[in-house]
Amino acid sequence: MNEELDLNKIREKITKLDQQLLALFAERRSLTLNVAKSKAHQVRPVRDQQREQELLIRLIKQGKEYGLDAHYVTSVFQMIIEDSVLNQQAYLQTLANPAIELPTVSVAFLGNKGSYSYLASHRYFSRRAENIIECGCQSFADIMQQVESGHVDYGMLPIENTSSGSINEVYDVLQHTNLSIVGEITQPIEHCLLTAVNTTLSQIKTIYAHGQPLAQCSNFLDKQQNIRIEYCESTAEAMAQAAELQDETVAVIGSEEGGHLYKLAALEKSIANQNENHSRFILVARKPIDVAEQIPAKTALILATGQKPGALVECLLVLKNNGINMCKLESRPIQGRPWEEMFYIDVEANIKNMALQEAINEITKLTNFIKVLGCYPIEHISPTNVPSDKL
Ligand SMILES: O=C(O)C(=O)C[C@]1(C(=O)O)C=C[C@@H](O)C=C1
Repeated sequence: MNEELDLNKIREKITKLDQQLLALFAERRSLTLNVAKSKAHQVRPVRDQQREQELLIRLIKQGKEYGLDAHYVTSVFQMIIEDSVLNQQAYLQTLANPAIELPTVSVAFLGNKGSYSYLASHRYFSRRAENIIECGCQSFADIMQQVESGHVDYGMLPIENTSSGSINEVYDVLQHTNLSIVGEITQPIEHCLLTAVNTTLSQIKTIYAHGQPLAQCSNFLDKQQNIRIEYCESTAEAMAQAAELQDETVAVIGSEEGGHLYKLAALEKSIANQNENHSRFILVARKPIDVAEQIPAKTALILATGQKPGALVECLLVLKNNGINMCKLESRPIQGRPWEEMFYIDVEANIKNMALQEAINEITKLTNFIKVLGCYPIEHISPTNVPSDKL
């Protein structure tokens, strides 16, 4: 056979090239670590969007010379830059918080191996720690208790989802804790229908799932006939049940990645109501952290205004007048005080920022209760776009 068309030979060449690409990615990564060291020295922000745009425009032009599509080049390099920014941030955070013990961390999360919280914990610490001691929990209160008692270093909690909204139970546990929010991570949620054995959709009679995925896949579930839903405490519990039953009439809603840990395969993929389905998780610890000046930060506040009319508006005006951008506002009932609300406010500012300090002092005078829940690096890196005439 013509050597050029010999599949094994072609694959050998691809394998070799892929390895070279990996080596180049790693080399680029270590260079950006030096960039972070230089920026730590000069106190310059990690993100430089002008540089990113110049870099993307040049790469698109060079890519075209190799016959590579502009969108392909853009998305590959946006991912590379995201990795670079997150790595630089992680490095600067270790400088800002030398007392934090690494490389082994212990983390409590909802469910067991394979739950979305498990996947978020592993992703969050993949660039920060070498070893993770896992502590799967049955409830959010249990997670908080594991951290409060010192049994583990961190707790990972889902706080909101792009399709089902805020997770009220988590806001409620935050009302009664002394723990601080020290990080966040946004995890893509890709719900699949998973099964332990080879089967078809028409054979499925029971679906095991946690309440959140069920809400997020309601359109798909409404279309299925004669299916019984079994509510589970977590996605991991649901997957463990399906793995144990080995039954062709049983399926479970979970991620493909998590399902692999239980030897489950995807019967149907992308079954969520919204294609772009993401959950934001927060990380809690016993001590607050410092956020390096070079990194964009978020501060989470919790406050109660009493039942004075317009009291919340006054607090929000204080933020506006101090030039502080609010990125989230949530309210929850205060237990034992009917019709009174606790407000959760996220602002895009470092707690060390003078304007935010001033705003908190002013808001304190307007409220019955105010507490800083934590200040942490913004983990969401919005990609730099290229003007359409350059594509
Ligand atoms: O050149 C820099 O300043 C970097 O931090 C490196 C880099 C990159 O990975 O190319 C990453 C982040 C910046 O926004 C711009 C570029």
